[in-house]
Amino acid sequence: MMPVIDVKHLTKTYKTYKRGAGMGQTFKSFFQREEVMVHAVNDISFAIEQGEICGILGPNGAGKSTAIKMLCGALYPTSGEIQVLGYSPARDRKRYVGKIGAVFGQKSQLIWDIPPIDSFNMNRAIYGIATPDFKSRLEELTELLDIAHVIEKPTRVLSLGERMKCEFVMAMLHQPDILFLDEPTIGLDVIAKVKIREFVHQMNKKQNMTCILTTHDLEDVEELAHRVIVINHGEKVFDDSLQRLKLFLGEKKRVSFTFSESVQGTVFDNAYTKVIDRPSDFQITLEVDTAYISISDFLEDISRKHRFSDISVKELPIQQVVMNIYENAGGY
Ligand SMILES: Nc1ncnc2c1ncn2[C@@H]1O[C@H](COP(=O)(O)OP(=O)(O)OP(=O)(O)O)[C@@H](O)[C@H]1O
Repeated sequence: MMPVIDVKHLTKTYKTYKRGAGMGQTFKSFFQREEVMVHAVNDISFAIEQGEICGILGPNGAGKSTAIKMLCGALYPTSGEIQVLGYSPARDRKRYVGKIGAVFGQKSQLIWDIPPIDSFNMNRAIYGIATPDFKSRLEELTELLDIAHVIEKPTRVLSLGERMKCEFVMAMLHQPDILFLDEPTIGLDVIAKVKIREFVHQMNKKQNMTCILTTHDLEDVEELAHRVIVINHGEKVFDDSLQRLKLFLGEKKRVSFTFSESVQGTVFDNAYTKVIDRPSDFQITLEVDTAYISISDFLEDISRKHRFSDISVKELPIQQVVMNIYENAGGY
């Protein structure tokens, strides 16, 4: 089977100019500008089959947005090749945009001062969607996302969660084959995140829609992606299944406690826990290997020894994930 997305040796280098600090340097830079090359994406290759949901992970500045912008056709690559559904995204942009949908968490496609329904109608005209198709599709999408009651209010009064759901409707009305998502759940509460993930799942199942997703949120990946590509400093450092990523991660979680009593002098390090941070005698953050002890047994163990007033359990931060992948690079 031909992949729907085929990327070969993709590279994007931005040219910027260095500016010195202070007035004198700024003045000087008017006449003598020092060029700086930023290798945002550096020789990345991958292929994606129809119906795959692929998460692109990486720390800040890794090159995720640059890669997804090139895949959407919004940026020309410096070198390398991209074929999506047989199109070259930037070159064939006019024909290509009808085949894809995009939701960028940091950038709205909706027009601020008018209700989403008017923006949806605009897309109906742009993509030439027949009115009956548009109506039934709109009904289906708004029902799935539970936003039928908000689409006639001006966009600017909507909550972030409501607006993001409308962004998804906007991106999906013309039934794209591929959906590109750049940080789609950023800033959303848990309920909105779950709803949006469910929605992507349903679209993927029902229409065999392919989805590429960049995120900092490991939960997005855990809930959605079959496959994960990790990039760091513009280079691909991991490309495999979510199961393999979990092997690299280990079964580790970060647990932070605020104790009701001082735990000064107590030793927390042992075979399955490592102290990550100890900002005061009352607070501690531990990394717990849940392959050795379940979170519930661990919490029971701690609560038997110390009283605590607050606790949070989190996945490892993405920087740590990337580091673990580097440390295990030989095994990959
Ligand atoms: N228009 C631009 N001109 C110059 N440099 C840029 C431009 N856009 C991005 N960069 C640089 O390219 C690198 C990759 O940026 P990019 O936005 O693709 O990263 P990212 O992985 O999406 O990061 P984040 O998670 O913080 O959004 C960064 O060093 C960034 O500063």
